Formats: sequence, structure tokens, C-alpha cells
Amino acid sequence: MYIGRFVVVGPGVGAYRVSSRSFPNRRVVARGDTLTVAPTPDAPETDNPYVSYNCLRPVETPTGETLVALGNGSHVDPVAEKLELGYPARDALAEPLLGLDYEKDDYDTPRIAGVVGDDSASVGIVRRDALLVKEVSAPTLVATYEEDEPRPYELDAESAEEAANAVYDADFEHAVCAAGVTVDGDDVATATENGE
Ligand SMILES: NC(=O)c1ncn([C@@H]2O[C@H](COP(=O)(O)O)[C@@H](O)[C@H]2O)c1NC=O
Repeated sequence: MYIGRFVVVGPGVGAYRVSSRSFPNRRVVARGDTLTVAPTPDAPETDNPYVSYNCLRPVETPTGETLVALGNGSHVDPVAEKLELGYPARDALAEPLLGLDYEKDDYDTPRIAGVVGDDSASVGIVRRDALLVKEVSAPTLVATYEEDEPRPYELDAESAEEAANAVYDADFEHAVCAAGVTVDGDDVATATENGE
């Protein structure tokens, strides 16, 4: 089954996978502590505005909490910035998702996102017909296509590497690249899986 991009978040752990039929020549690269989805050097040029973006950004809140924002597009930056300003995760997700709305491409592709803390997690999606934002207490998946309603997902991962590998290897079509993260107190670990 093809579900496009997907996020899995639970307390202390998260992952993001790019699956793509149309733009397979991409990878996740680390720029400081932010992870970015970028074209590989051999990728054909495109003017599609939705295929390169920061997919994962750790932040510190005004109360000293460490949180990580992740998702499938340019909304990840404003989600991270709202968290940094002290917005609760629900509001930090809801406002940018609603403001930017679903993507204006041929598929009305939803925007999906998550927030992970040491002991907390929230997930969100904005589709053409709905905005859903939920706090979750166990790993939860939401995807751009087919699986576009958050649902429990078994993420068997003790580390960021295991989280990235688990979603990269998940049984959904057209895996391209993936990111994983763990949050343990103030410590954030990230990992990438580019199928090399
Ligand atoms: N975030 C991404 O990595 C991403 N990759 C592709 N898209 C959008 O989704 C459309 C469909 O892509 P695909 O056939 O690869 O699933 C693309 O034309 C593009 O507008 C994306 N936008 C949202 O998921």
C-alpha cells in the first residue's frame, strides 16, 4: 500500500518517512541539529515547492523543556518556533497547520506533523476536510494518503537509529528516506536513514 509521507510519534520517540512515487531522488541531511529533506545531487530540477524542507527541529521552551517538531513540509519551522515561544503543543501544531492548510498540489496533499517530548507527544494533520490535533500516550501514525487519521502504531525502537530504520523498513511502498529521534530528559538524539 502507498501512504505517502508519514509521521510516528510517542512519548520520547518519533520518526518521519518520505515515501514518494514522483520525487524519489531525495535524502535527509543534518544541518546542525535540524534535519532537512533535500534533493540528491543527481535529482532532476523541479519547481515543486513541497519537496524540500526542514522535517525535524529540536527546540527548548521558555520553561526549559526540550521538544522536537517533525513533519512533511514548511510548517515544521513555525511549529518549532511556536513551541519555542511557549505555546502548548496542541496550539503550536494547530495554528501553522490551519494557517498553511493542505498543499495546493494535484492531490490536495495533507500536512502532517508531530511534537515529541521526554514524556509527551502530540500529532496533527490538516486535510481538505478536517484539522485534527491529538495528544497521544503511545506511538501513533498519521500519513498523507490512506492512513490520514491518527492510529496506534507499533514502533519498536530504543534509539533514534532504530526509529529511523523501523519506519524506513516499514511495509509501505516507495521508501525514499527517513529520520528518527529520541528525547530523554534534555537529551535529543537524531538519526537519518537514506537507504545507502
Ligand atoms: N513532503 C514531501 O516530501 C512531499 N513529497 C511530495 N509531496 C507532494 O505530493 C505530491 C505527490 O507526490 P508523490 O506522488 O511522490 O506521493 C507531489 O506532487 C508533491 O506536491 C510532498 N508534500 C507533502 O507530503
